[in-house]
Amino acid sequence: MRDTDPDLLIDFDDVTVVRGGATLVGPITWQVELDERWVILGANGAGKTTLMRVASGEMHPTSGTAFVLGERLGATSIRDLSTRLGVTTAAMAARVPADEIVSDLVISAGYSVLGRWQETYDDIDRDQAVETLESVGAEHLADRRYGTLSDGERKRVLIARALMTDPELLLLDEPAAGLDLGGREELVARLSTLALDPDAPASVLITHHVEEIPPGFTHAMLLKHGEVVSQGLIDDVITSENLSTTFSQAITLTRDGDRFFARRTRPAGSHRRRRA
Ligand SMILES: Nc1ncnc2c1ncn2[C@@H]1O[C@H](COP(=O)(O)OP(=O)(O)OP(=O)(O)O)[C@@H](O)[C@H]1O
Repeated sequence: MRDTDPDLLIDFDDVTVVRGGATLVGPITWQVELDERWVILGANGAGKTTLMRVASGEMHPTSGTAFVLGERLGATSIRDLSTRLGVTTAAMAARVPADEIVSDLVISAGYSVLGRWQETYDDIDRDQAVETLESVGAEHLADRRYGTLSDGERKRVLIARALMTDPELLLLDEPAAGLDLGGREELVARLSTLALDPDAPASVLITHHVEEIPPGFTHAMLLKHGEVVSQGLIDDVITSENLSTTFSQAITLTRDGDRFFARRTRPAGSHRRRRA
C-alpha cells in the first residue's frame, strides 16, 4: 500500500468524490507542504467545498488515496485529526449558539465541541483564548455573545477558534464571504499577517475572488467542474488566461503590489461604441 512523506500535510493521489453517480471532484493529485499557504478558487459548484471536506476528514474519497497530516483517510477516525486541524466553514458557523460567549467558543475548540460544555475552564485555556483572539484583532470581543457580533467580527472569532488548538493545518472555507469592503480588507490584512508569520500553520483558503487573496499566500489551485485547471506557485497559476478558463469568460487580471484584481475583459472597441 502507498505511504506518505512526513513533510506533506495533504497528500492526495487521484482522489475522486462521487455521489449519486456524479463526480463532484477529481481526480485530484495535490500535495501541501509544511510552510505553504494555498488558495483554492473556482466558480460556484466547482467542487471547492467538497475538496475541503475531504481535507478536513469529514468526507472520504470514493477512489484514490488521501493522507491528511500523515493519516490515511478511511483508516483514522475524524476525532484523531480534529484538534490537529483548524477549520472554519459556513456550516460550522451556522451551528454556533447565538448566546455563546466568544471566549467560551474559542476555548471549546480545544475540546472539539461547539459551545460551552464545562462550567469552568482553566486559566491557561482562558489566557490562550485571549492571546488567540488578539492575533486576529478580536480580544475586545472576548466577553460578547456570538449572536451580537457583526459578520466581520464573527469571521475573526471563528478564525481565532480555528487557531486555538495550535493546529498543524488551517482550512478556511470562504472566510471573507458576506463582508463589506472594510470588513474584507480588515480580514485580508489579518490573514496576510498570519500567512507571513513563519510560525503560523500551513493554510488552505477557499475564495471566489482574487481580491480576497491575502499577500503571503504562496500557492493556488483553480478548479472547474471538479477538475484542476491549474495548480502550483501563485504567480504561475493566477493569470488572466487561467482565470478565463476557470470562469468560462475572458478575464483580465491586474496586480497592484501584492494584491490581485480581476474583471471581465472589455471587448475590443467597446469604449468607442459607447461614446458614439
Ligand atoms: N452530497 C452531495 N450529493 C450530491 N451532490 C453534491 C453533494 N455535495 C455537493 N454536491 C454537488 O457537487 C458540486 C460541487 O459542490 P461544492 O459545494 O463542492 O462546490 P463549491 O465549489 O464549494 O461551490 P460554491 O462556490 O457554490 O460554494 C455541486 O454541483 C453540488 O451541487
